[in-house]
Amino acid sequence: MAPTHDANVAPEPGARGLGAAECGPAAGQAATPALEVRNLTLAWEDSETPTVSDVSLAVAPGEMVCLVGRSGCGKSTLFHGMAGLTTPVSGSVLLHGEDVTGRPGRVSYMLQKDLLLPQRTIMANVCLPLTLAGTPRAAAREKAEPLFERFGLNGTQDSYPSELSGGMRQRAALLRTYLMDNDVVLMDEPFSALDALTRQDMRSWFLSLVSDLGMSCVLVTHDVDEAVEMADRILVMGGNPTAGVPSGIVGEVDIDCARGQRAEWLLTPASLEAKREVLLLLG
Ligand SMILES: Nc1ncnc2c1ncn2[C@@H]1O[C@H](COP(=O)(O)OP(=O)(O)OP(=O)(O)O)[C@@H](O)[C@H]1O
Repeated sequence: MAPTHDANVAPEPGARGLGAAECGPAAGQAATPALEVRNLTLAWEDSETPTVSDVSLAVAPGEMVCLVGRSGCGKSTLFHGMAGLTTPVSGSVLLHGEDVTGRPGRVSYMLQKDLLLPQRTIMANVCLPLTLAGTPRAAAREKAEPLFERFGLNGTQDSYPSELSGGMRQRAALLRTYLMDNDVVLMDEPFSALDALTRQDMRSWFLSLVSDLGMSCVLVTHDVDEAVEMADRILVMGGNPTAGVPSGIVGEVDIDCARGQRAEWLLTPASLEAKREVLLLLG
């Protein structure tokens, strides 16, 4: 059986992190998690053993959780299950308390690749989920237009994806995700395809956006430094599904520093200690 860790108690909102502080209820009041996973076990059809076993976790409103784990341990598989793209062997997924297990389209899921359609303009791309869901085109554009500036995309409405930089395409993909009217977003290595400088800019921009909009996020990353820089809390996944050992959450590390003070904190021994804890959990 995979090692498991009980990460199913969302931290008290406001404990740390600008977004959590701004979006949470009064201190002491228990909040319904934005997203909750209860004892989720997932298996691919062609596999004899589950890839992910008995995972429980909770994300508080406005919280940024980073999920780290070795390649192949099942992070994307877990995201598939959380986004309702696969039906679990057992367990459930709750969005603001509502059971959304096996129901795609409720929890937004943004992949490493931006998946913008090359033959459509940026405006058409970001509006696509809305128009597919039946929103008239004009209404979708009206909803999207005011957000172009906040997403750093002003002037790109009529451009095509090939005319944009990698960072801009990722911002367009994020705007498309955000327009689905979901404040809970799963992001699978969203910055890994970008060059180092753009990646750094995107992290800062993304953190301020998340705080402004009160989004709750789970972000998969291979990069422990990225996790320490961005997360309110880091969950570490362990196991080896290819060797028949299902993965689970093996531990978590709290980042005890508000997002607004992160740049200075990263220069302190406390940040190195947080990184060391994550590396130890990764084994
Ligand atoms: N569509 C699929 N069908 C069958 N098996 C799959 C599928 N996707 C992933 N797997 C298997 O599930 C296991 C976990 O893969 P997964 O992609 O979830 O890991 P990961 O932690 O996200 O890896 P990485 O960090 O390299 O992206 C692997 O053994 C993989 O072969």
